[in-house]
Amino acid sequence: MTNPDGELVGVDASLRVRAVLEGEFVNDVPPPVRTPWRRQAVNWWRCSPRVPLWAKDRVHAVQAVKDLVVAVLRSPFRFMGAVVRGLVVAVRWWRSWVTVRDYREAAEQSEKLADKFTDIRELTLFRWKVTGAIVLTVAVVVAVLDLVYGHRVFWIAGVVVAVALAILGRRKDGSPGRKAVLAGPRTLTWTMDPQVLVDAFRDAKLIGKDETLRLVDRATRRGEGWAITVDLPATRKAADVVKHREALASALAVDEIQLSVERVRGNGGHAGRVAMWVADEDPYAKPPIRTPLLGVHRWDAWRPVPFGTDARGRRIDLPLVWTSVLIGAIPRQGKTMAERLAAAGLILDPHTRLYVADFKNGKDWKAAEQVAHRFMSGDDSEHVLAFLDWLVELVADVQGRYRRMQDLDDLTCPESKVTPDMSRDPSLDMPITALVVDEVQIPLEDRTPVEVQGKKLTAGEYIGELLTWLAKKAPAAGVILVLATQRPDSKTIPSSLRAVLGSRFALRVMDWRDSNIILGEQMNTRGYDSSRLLPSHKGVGILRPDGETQAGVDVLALIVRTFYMPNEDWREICQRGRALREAEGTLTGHAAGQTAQPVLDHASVAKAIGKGTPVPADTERVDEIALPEPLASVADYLADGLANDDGRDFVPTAELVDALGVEPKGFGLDMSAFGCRPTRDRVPTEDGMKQVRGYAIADIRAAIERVRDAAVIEAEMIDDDQ
Ligand SMILES: Nc1ncnc2c1ncn2[C@@H]1O[C@H](COP(=O)(O)OP(=O)(O)OP(=O)(O)O)[C@@H](O)[C@H]1O
Repeated sequence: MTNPDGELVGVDASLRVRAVLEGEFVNDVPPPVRTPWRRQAVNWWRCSPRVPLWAKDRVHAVQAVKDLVVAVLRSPFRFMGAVVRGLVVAVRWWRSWVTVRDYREAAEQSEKLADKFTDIRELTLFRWKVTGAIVLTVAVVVAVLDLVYGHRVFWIAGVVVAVALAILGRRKDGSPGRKAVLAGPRTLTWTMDPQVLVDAFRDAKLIGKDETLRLVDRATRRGEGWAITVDLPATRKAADVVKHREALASALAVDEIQLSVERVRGNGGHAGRVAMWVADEDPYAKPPIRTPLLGVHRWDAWRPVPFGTDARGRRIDLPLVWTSVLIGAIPRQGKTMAERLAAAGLILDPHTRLYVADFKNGKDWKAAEQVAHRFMSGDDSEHVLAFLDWLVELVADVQGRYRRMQDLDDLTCPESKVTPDMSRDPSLDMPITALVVDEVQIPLEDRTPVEVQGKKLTAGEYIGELLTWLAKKAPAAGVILVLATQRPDSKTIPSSLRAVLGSRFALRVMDWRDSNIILGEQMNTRGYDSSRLLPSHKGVGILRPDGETQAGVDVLALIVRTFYMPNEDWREICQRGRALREAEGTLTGHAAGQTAQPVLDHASVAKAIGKGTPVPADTERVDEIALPEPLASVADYLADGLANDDGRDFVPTAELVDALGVEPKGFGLDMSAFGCRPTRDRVPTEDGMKQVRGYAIADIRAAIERVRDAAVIEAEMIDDDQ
């Protein structure tokens, strides 16, 4: 209901709205909302550079209180120090006054000391007298006051003199006093005195003589060390400080392993803002930490896997899905441990399929046999060729996945990438699949000849090409490569393969070149060189992650100490992985006891990676190579004996000469030319056992192999020349 003015009546006044007259302009934009003054004040308080940091947040407030307590506790000692310094300064001043040093020096300089000697002596005498008179007067006055007012006069006089001396002897820029030749330890003095930090930056040539730093965040206790954030002078770059970390560590008198320097990026940072953290002691000298995976029942392969801790003790997780990992180091530095950590997270996800190839042929990977879809341990040619088949199988699998993704709707598969739901859907058959290879240099260096599209190449070369293709194409389809190598040189790991391996972890290597091969070009010039890590720091390496870690999304690389996972923990994790797979019904392949080998479509795989059908140089193919005489006739005659180890290991020369119808002397010379020298052995005859001359079957077999290998290599060289 409205009154004649158009206002609502009988309604709460707060809800009353004035009626809108016809043709009246109505502004739809709501009136600006006024921020309450209280919030304004809080915002101002938080953002104002005038309000000290300790009044803004708890961490800094706690640190300020700690600093205050320390300052109060140290104050008596500092006061005493200042008094002693003041006394020294006062005595020095008095000595120079009483000996008229300035006058004497001026006379000396103008070579008129002899003329002025009498004046100087008189003045000295006079000043001694003045000194004596003052001392006497002061003594008399104090004695009289003492008689009148009691002993407190002594105390008051003492305190006044001490305060005066302390003021005189206080530390300040340009304060008088000698500088110690051997100054005390520099370590941590910078936390109390920012000037020491500025000097360290100057000494390390990170800032100029006339430049200074600006404190962003005062020194605060973080973990087991001190953290501080500073701004460099304009035009100086934080990246240079990261690069010259070692010089700064020297200037701060700490081992460089104790000093962590990061550029602060993003909103709160800029190109000249540096966050430093200095550990109290070597952060890697402590006992290693066991992997947190032991405490979990299962893991999700899509979550980054707990990998290790950085110097500050922050846990660093390694993202694995959609990337590939290369781990490199010289022997016994913790490569296998690091690789097993990455694999452990995947093992604890029952929807993950694992291919484990252990070319180290040790027991480190044995436990993975119970969960792996494919597993092998060995370093012979047969293992390398079987590995080649795995790669062909994986390439075909990846191709199949991409083909099937084309038919999926956008809801299930929004991009040409496997999603968590897709990877867990058994009907799609696209589980996260990890190919874990230890000592990958062994298959990559293998020289077993294979033929691909009519072209002969070594198994190692073909494996390199297949791995490169997989590293490029497979991660998005959910197939991950985790490769570890003991020989990170450019010949072993082709640069085309390295270029597509997203995450790198370099434990200690011999020199910066090897470090760059693992971490990437120029990484040593950016301050990341794993050859500088200490041999005693097992499991410590430089991680260059592909994706975000706890250290931040923009961190290029960081030093990480991997978690410790001895064999017993590893076995425990593999057993859990098996139990999980059994429960989910995802146990397949080798682990499930299925021995069926994959049906390989070599032709289409070779076509996909730009090659033809690979044909392993098996016995049949090698047999096709024509042997020279008389080796060919010997091989024909001994055909069965050579192929099968049927118990005969010696053939008499007389038997061969008879059977082949050759001249004995010439036959002996020809066989020697192939490296087959006659020996003596006992053979059964009609007259019993008799010692005769002849050839060991093993020697003949070796000679045939040598000739065939030489023929294959020659063919390769001709191919290469073409
Ligand atoms: N994070 C770690 N903390 C403490 N010790 C570790 C760590 N990682 C590895 N180690 C120790 O380092 C040694 C070598 O480890 P590992 O076998 O993993 O090295 P590797 O580089 O694979 O050796 P190889 O080249 O012989 O295969 C082992 O004795 C292991 O206990």
